[in-house]
Amino acid sequence: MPSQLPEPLPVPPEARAHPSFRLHEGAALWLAGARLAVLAPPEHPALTRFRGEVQHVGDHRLLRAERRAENAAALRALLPDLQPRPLGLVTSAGFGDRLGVATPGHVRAAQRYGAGVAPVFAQQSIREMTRTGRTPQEVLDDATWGAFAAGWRGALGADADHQKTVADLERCAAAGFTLFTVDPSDHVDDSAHGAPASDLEAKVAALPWRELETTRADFERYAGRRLELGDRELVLAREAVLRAGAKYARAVLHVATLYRHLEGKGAPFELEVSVDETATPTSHAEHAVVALELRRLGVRWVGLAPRFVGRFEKGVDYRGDLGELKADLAGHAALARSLGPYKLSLHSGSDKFSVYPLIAEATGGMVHLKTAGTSYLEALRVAAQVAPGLFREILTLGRERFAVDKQSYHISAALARVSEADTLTDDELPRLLDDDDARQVLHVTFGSALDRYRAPLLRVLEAHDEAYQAGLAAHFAKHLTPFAEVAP
Ligand SMILES: O=C(O)[C@@H](O)[C@@H](O)[C@H](O)C(=O)CO
Repeated sequence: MPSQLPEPLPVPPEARAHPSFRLHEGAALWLAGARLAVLAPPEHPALTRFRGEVQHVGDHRLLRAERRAENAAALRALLPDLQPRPLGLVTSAGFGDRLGVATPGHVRAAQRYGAGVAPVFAQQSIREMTRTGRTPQEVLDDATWGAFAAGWRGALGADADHQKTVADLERCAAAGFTLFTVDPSDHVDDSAHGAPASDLEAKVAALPWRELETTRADFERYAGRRLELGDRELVLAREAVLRAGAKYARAVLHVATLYRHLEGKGAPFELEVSVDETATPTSHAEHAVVALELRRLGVRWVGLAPRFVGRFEKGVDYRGDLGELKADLAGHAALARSLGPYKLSLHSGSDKFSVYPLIAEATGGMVHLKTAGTSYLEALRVAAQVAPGLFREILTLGRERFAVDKQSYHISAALARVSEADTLTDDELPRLLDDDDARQVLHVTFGSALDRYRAPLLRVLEAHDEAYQAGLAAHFAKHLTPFAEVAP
């Protein structure tokens, strides 16, 4: 009998060498320049999934498809490992990418330094999407192309970050996000933080008890409750309970409303709750009451981002007393283990190098690290090195826009401490990316910068793709290693 073996695919050697190259059910797929290439026998179903041009290569067909939304969706449908999925309680890290070209560098970092850390390559807050003018679909698709291009084969998540409204949830769910970080901070009453007992009574009396599906009397039964938290116990004093109710009850209600909306959609998803962007720290008693109340309302969540003590400012290391933070983290981690379990989520997690060993140890790996702006700053580092003219313009614009653009961010940079672009030589420019004040000015003015300079910046990054990827990988080595060490 003659052999029935299928003819070998005539794959060009440079395609086989590309990190994206893979064989899937008798078809070869890889990224050829900016386009997806699919090489297969003529009747292969993969050829009909994508929109593109088909040419004959001997007895085979070669399809070249543009990086468009419909082709990204088809790629995810063909290669299920590229589909975002709920990641559960595994150690995880978010790699927000404001430009849409950082994922290959993130993949390199995750492959080299992130053993046991599940990546979330598509992660963007509504604030960032608004400022960059990107849609949830563009964010998700850019991450899909980037993960494919760099040859990522493991599980991945997609985080619709800082969700505040049902309309936001709808847009992100339609795009295929699977992790929803609900941010109820607009409903947190920070004035309860230092309020005297009499004010707390009044605030609690005014809460919408009917909507909260409980009564004040039932809520007050938390007073005196003793929580066994493994290595410690926490007794909820009446005043702490009232303060927690006054400060967070409306926020809890908002989370429950958004959670129920997601649940009603019937698709798999997971929830994170973030109250990190508030003015005052979340005490352990407040954390406990929030978790108990969420649970009472039927909410299920995989991560919580309390507002920890000290300052977690964008783009720089932690500011505050590390001993105090260590004790704070230990208490929050004990609560997360006992009242969930769920992960502690470290927002504004970029560049918090002194915090990583502390939170990794406190949580034993039940932790999510969330980063975003630092990858934009690494892009600007490349620009500072190879395109000084463009970088100067971005810095000048950043200095002009800082006062307005910093609003809604918790940062303490002083513009007076940031040099004007034309006072620096070309060689001095990259050093601004190691200066805390300059980092924060550049970090929060990304929307203005991209409005005006997105195209030239993307051209620089395309021309220096290897430098950007290598810079990201080296930078994220320092972010991921402490977590990989504790990941179960
Ligand atoms: O800048 C933003 O809007 C977001 O990237 C962040 O707030 C995000 O949640 C984060 O904490 C990234 O470090």
